[in-house]
Amino acid sequence: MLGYFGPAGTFTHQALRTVTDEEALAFASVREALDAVRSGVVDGAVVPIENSVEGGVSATLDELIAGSPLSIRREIVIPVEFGLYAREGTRIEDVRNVLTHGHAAAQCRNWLSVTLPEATVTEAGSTAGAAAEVASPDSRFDAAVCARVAGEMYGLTELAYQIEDNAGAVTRFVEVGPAGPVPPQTGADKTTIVAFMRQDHAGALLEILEQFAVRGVNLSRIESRPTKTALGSYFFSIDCEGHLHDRRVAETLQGLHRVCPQVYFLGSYPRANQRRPEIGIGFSDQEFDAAASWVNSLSRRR
Ligand SMILES: O=C(O)C(=O)C[C@]1(C(=O)O)C=C[C@@H](O)C=C1
Repeated sequence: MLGYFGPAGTFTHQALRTVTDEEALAFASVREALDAVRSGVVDGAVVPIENSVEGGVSATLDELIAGSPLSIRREIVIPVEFGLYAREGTRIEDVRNVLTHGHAAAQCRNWLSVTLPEATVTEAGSTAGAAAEVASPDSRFDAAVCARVAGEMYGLTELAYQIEDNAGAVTRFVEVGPAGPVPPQTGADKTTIVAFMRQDHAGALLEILEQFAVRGVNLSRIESRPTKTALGSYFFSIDCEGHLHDRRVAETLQGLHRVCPQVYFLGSYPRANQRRPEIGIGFSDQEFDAAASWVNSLSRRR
């Protein structure tokens, strides 16, 4: 069975529903969902990783490397639209206390400050959790910012819809399982890596980036996160185009292993948009093989 960042009605739940109708287990946080994968309570879990407006989901970036090895086996990208939902009878002009997930609040920041300048916005564990709380008759919160499905699921009234500041926003989710065999190449794959930076060393970030650049591997996301050990100590969470079984990606990993104190391979998996990378001249598997054979032939010379 799969787990997901819940409760029912989160965007994560919607993402999960695009890939399976089977019963799934809701967890109140990303950490609990990933812990359940690690302890074998569920076979895998869907969690949010990146939003086109707000960027990376820190809880996921950190938790992916915070225990026994995990592996991303699928990515799911869905559009995110938000509404304002309240108990029946509440008028929009009476809303003073709004509850929602931090990422949702950030995506509706301007709308909230213009439409409800007097309102206080409080962070909830999730958008659907906020809707469930607001649905309770004795809740001190007047309204939740959440998905329309969550508003409907918890019996709330829609006071406004499409309140996001950036139309067309999307969130990317990943299905994570225990580390295991890498799924086969599709030709349109992505690989997720975490690389720790060498400390107090000029050009440490450049050293990481050049491993990709000199092998023609395109990055689709790079984010720094503190290692939580000291000020100035960071790791980089990176998505790149290609699969572990592509020579250019495998050699990039070798290069990272040489220059970084710690590298995590978090999986190669099919890209949601099925886009194939452009492989520049000199970076195909055949060209890597031909180059390796040439070097080997030099050693065999008499
Ligand atoms: O709270 C939810 O509904 C979630 O699934 C989490 C989450 C996120 O972490 O970014 C997912 C999509 C939206 O961008 C807002 C919130």
